[in-house]
Amino acid sequence: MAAADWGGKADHLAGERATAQFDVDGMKVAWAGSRHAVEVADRMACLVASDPVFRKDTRTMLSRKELFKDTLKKAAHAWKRTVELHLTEEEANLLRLYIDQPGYVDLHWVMFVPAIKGQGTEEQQKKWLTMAYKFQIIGTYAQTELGHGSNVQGLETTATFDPSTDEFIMHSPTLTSSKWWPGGLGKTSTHAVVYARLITEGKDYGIHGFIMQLRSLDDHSPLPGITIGDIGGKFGSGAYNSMDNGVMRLDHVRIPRDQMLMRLAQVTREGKYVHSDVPKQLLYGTMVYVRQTIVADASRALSRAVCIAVRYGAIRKQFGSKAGGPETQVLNYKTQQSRLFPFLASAYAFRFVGQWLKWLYTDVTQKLESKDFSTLPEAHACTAGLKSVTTSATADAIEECQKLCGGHGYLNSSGLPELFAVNLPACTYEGDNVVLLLQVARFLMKTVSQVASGKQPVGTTAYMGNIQHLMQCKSVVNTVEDWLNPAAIKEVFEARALRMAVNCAQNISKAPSQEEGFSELSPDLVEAAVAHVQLIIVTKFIEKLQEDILGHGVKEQLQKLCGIYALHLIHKHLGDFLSTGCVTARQGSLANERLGKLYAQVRPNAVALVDAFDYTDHYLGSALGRYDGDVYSALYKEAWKDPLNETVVPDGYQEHLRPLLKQQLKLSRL
Ligand SMILES: CC/C=C\C/C=C\C/C=C\C/C=C\CC/C=C/C(=O)SCCNC(=O)CCNC(=O)[C@H](O)C(C)(C)COP(=O)(O)OP(=O)(O)OC[C@H]1O[C@@H](n2cnc3c(N)ncnc32)[C@H](O)[C@@H]1OP(=O)(O)O
Ligand SMILES: Cc1cc2nc3c(=O)[nH]c(=O)nc-3n(C[C@H](O)[C@H](O)[C@H](O)COP(=O)(O)OP(=O)(O)OC[C@H]3O[C@@H](n4cnc5c(N)ncnc54)[C@H](O)[C@@H]3O)c2cc1C
Repeated sequence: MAAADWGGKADHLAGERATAQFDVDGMKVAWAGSRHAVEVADRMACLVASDPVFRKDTRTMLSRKELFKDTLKKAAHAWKRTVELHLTEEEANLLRLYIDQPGYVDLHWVMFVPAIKGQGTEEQQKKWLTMAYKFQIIGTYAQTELGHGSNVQGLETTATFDPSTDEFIMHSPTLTSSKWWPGGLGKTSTHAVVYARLITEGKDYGIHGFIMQLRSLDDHSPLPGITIGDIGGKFGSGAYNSMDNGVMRLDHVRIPRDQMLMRLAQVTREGKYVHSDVPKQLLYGTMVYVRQTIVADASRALSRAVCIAVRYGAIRKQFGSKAGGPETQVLNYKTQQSRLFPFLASAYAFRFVGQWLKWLYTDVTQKLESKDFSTLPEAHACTAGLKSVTTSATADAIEECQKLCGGHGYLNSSGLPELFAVNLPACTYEGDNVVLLLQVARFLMKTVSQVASGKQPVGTTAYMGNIQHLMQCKSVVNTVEDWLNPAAIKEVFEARALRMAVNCAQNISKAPSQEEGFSELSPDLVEAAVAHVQLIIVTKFIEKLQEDILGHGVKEQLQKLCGIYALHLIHKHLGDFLSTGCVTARQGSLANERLGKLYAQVRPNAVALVDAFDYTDHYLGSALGRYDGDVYSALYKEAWKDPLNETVVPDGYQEHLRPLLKQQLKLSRL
């Protein structure tokens, strides 16, 4: 289907496609998760690509105001199509995804609705979700403030209960308590879940969620006591500037008591605070949910960048043989392959771990519903860690893909600058990546101490139970071929992760206090957390290969990609593997040798492996990544769309350029 909006013109990449050694359709199913997923994604991608309202080829040339209005238009049109076509929730989500323009609807569906679902009582859900599902109200998630983002317990907005009127008084006591960043808050949202310190009977009970109406449903003006606006332009052209991230100050705004989200805790009519018998961490449940979705977003963003760089690399030629033969496709340079193919492998690795994380999240949610909270810490650690590792790797990789495409990669028409600018903040939002890795480290330190006291760890830390073996084992790898063995790969990743965690735990125990030790060791703890998360990704990729995978050659290609993913990490983090004694220098160089062979095996399949992502040209939005590889015509055509080319002689010539040139000419004649 990726050729759907291509129109069957000459395929400059046909030769590349002919060398593929596997069934691309089968790979599409492996990537998407099922035949059904391929089919529905195709339908929605085509729907978007064929609708002129969803055009985005001139997006980076729009002013902020034009871009924002365009986002409102697209969102309204998407909703109209959703209703007209009776789209299911799955279809509507995909429609939004392929429109590919951040906007208020993301916050409404991804945060506002889940926050009410997770933290509201049944009665509250019935009331608010009924309106939210029909878009009678538009909601956002207003947690972060000017002064605090990571430290949620440090938020300053207050919600003081007034028993005389049965209301909460919502207030921003300081400049730093201004809400700052919530998407859609600036200009669009009519409602928000606002996080504030609950104060009743003179006592501060900490952060809780409250539903607030912000704007009139008649004329959209802010309600009395609410000052609200956009926080200003953000990194890059187009990109995240379509989103109206907002600032909001509250001046003693009153809301009814029943607008406190009361599933986790309640305030009675008399003002008494009552906490339910659920862990208070469930307050952070919306973040766990969203972090899980962000892993899937990361794999998608990375795969888009890789698709662009691989297709372009197959078209772009530089330098010929000394004998005057044809020029070389840049993708054939070993340096390009060693920079690019690990990203190709990572895209698949992140995709599969994202599918597993979705399963884990669903499983934990079901357990929570039956009051089993035992798996919550692991769900938090997995979502935080995977969100962190996948988004950091993705942002770095998109930037590198720009360089892999040379000068043309720096053009907006390559699609890469916007892709980078939109995905870079994923390293920060939903939890700064370092802050989240420290949460993972905290979980690991607890697990190490439990193992030391004889408790058997489960789930993603089960390997730590094998401590006797993993602390002293030596890798059995002796030849290049030995690095094809998944068990050998898994063992070195387990040993590295465990030894790094145990080293940290031992060093912390030497510090005057646990807290001081944790702080002093935090750079090492972050590295130990990364090692643990990389082990999870490698393990889930290996487990994926044990499933039934249909299609000629599909499993073989995935085995190669799994090998590349794992071995490039060994190469990149060789210092960790050597210093913990998990591999020897010789084994490290054997891994690198194996990696080189895998790159050569993947090369004839590279274009087909990115075709399997099944992206339309519309979604990819790149002159360099076009399905037909007709790169140069596309670049040439795109250039003429720039507003600077609307006139032959530029605006400003008469005022600034002509007088300068004339003056210089006059001077030269003197
Ligand atoms: C079209 C758009 C283009 C592309 C993208 C498309 C779609 C993208 C989809 C979504 C994204 C869309 C838009 C982005 C919108 C962004 C929104 C936001 O950013 S909202 C704000 C998010 N804010 C954060 O994430 C803040 C980070 N900080 C925290 O989470 C916590 O404060 C922190 C965990 C760091 C510290 O908590 P705190 O209570 O102060 O400390 P402590 O460390 O003592 O923890 C106590 C206790 O609780 C456990 N815990 C912490 N968090 C959780 C959790 N979430 N779940 C379960 N448990 C948790 C912690 O481990 C500790 O436990 P123990 O005491 O050790 O047992
Ligand atoms: C595009 C975008 C959209 C957003 N959308 C929303 C939204 O819809 N709703 C919402 O509520 N919020 C939103 N946010 C806010 C976002 O959640 C916060 O920016 C994020 O949680 C990070 O917090 P911070 O900005 O306070 O960073 P800070 O915590 O101030 O981080 C600054 C630096 O300090 C470091 N640091 C902080 N604490 C520690 C520590 N304990 N140990 C070591 N290092 C530390 C960090 O690593 C970072 O390098 C959005 C942000 C962005 C960029």
